[in-house]
Amino acid sequence: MMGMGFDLSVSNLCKKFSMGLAREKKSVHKIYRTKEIRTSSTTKKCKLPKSNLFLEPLLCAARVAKQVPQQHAITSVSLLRPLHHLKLIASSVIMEKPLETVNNSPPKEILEFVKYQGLGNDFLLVDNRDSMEPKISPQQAVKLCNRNFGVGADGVIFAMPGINGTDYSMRIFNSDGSEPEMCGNGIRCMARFVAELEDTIETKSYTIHTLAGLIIPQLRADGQVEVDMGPPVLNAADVPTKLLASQNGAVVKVPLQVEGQNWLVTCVSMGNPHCVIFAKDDGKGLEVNSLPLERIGPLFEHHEVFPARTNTEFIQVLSPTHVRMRVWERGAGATLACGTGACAVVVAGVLEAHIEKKCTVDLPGGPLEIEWRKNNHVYMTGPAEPVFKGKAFL
Ligand SMILES: N[C@@H](CCC[C@H](N)C(=O)O)C(=O)O
Repeated sequence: MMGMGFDLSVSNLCKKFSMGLAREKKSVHKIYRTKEIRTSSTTKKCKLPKSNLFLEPLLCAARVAKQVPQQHAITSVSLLRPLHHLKLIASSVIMEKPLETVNNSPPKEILEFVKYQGLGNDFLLVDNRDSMEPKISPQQAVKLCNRNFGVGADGVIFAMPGINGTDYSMRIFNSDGSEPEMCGNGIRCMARFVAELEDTIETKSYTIHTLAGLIIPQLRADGQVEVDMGPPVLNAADVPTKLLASQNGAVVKVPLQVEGQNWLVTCVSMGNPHCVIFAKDDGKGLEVNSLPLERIGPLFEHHEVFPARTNTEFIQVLSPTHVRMRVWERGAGATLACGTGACAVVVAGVLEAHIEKKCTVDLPGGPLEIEWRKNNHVYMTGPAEPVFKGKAFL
């Protein structure tokens, strides 16, 4: 059984505290004394400090916490006069206390993480800078990624020491526990995460070693992250796919039968495998919003022609510089965005002569700007945002 704890951030807590005080300003001088503090096994009468209540809410909360034994979780704080914001502080104290002692259960391991999202593709970022071994196992990642029994995420990303002269290494587990070579949205999140760990606000770039090779994200002044995603891999055996090549070793617009229909697929690896589809063999463009993704996605992912499984992108061309995409990700299912997928789509779209080399890819979670440049590298630009910090039982 796994439990969760979420920290309110210090600034949020202070904001909420001051809002509470503003509402109750008149009574603020009369509410210093608590009636009782209930813990999981005791009820204790105690006082709150008279001073600092306004200026140092966290200190005040810590003092409340100190008045009960460490091993007990505070379950409620009741006051002589009701004070809404103090309850908030008390509940944050519960989260600050050792979570493993709640309900007298034996101590459990705790994982600290920061949740990030890039266009709704969400990840738990783990500070793994002290080891080349991921702090959790693939099985634990599966539990944490579960949206009902865990925190909820499309994957867990580990920020690790760099190798071969790089600043950092990145590894990632999908929500099914499998390990992909690369993750486009994830590496933007990773760049923001390590900048936060380093406490830097510079618009700097990082060299990051991944299982797909060197990737270079650059933090921009406007908050977006531009990533040099490296060159696409087109040779069929390297993608990998068993489909027969149709164009200089590459699989371009090759029919693949799924559910009794022939889909025209182009296979591209951005370190991880992608199968990109603009049309069925009737030649008509796709209406991506009406596709039964949950039904057909797994049929492509596990198709025998993809020995390492595949990510699959379904594309509707809106103009030569603008496409709409829906994705079924290997190991994660239907996600709101896929960065490596968007890069593969632009490469496939150029090979199939649908679009130009610089293109906006609209995903359910928002747009990504992709450019396949003259140096044969693909560049991706998009957002990455922190959502919350947390601690989870493993
Ligand atoms: N969402 C990611 C891709 C994550 C890995 C993928 N599921 C795979 O197994 O290859 C992205 O933004 O690129």
